[in-house]
Amino acid sequence: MTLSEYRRLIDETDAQLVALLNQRAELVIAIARLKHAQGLPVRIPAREDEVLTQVTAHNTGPLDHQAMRRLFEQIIAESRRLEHHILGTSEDSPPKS
Ligand SMILES: C=C(O[C@@H]1C=C(C(=O)O)C=C[C@H]1O)C(=O)O
Repeated sequence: MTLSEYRRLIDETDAQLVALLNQRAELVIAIARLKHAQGLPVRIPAREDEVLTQVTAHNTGPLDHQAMRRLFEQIIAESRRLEHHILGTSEDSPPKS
C-alpha cells in the first residue's frame, strides 16, 4: 500500500474514533443527569479504576497498557469536564442538592 492509501485509512479510522468518542460522551451525559438526580458526585474513583482495568484487559497492542491507560485517563478527565459543563458545576465544588 502507498503512503497516501495508509493516510486515507488513518483518516477513516480517526473519523470512527471521533464518532465513538461522541457516542461515549452521550452516555456520560445521560449518566451525569442520573447521578445528579440521585445526589451522586461527578467523580467516582472506583468506577474510573474499573474502566481503566477493563481497558487494559481488552488491550492486545501494539499500544502498551500504560499508553492505553494514559489515553483513557484523558478521556475520563474530559468526561468529567463534560459532566460539570452539563450540570453547571465546577470540578472543585460538591454536587448541587
Ligand atoms: C461516566 C461516569 O462519570 C465519571 C466518568 C467516568 C468515565 O468517563 O468512565 C467514570 C466515572 C466517573 O468519575 C460514571 O460515573 O460512570
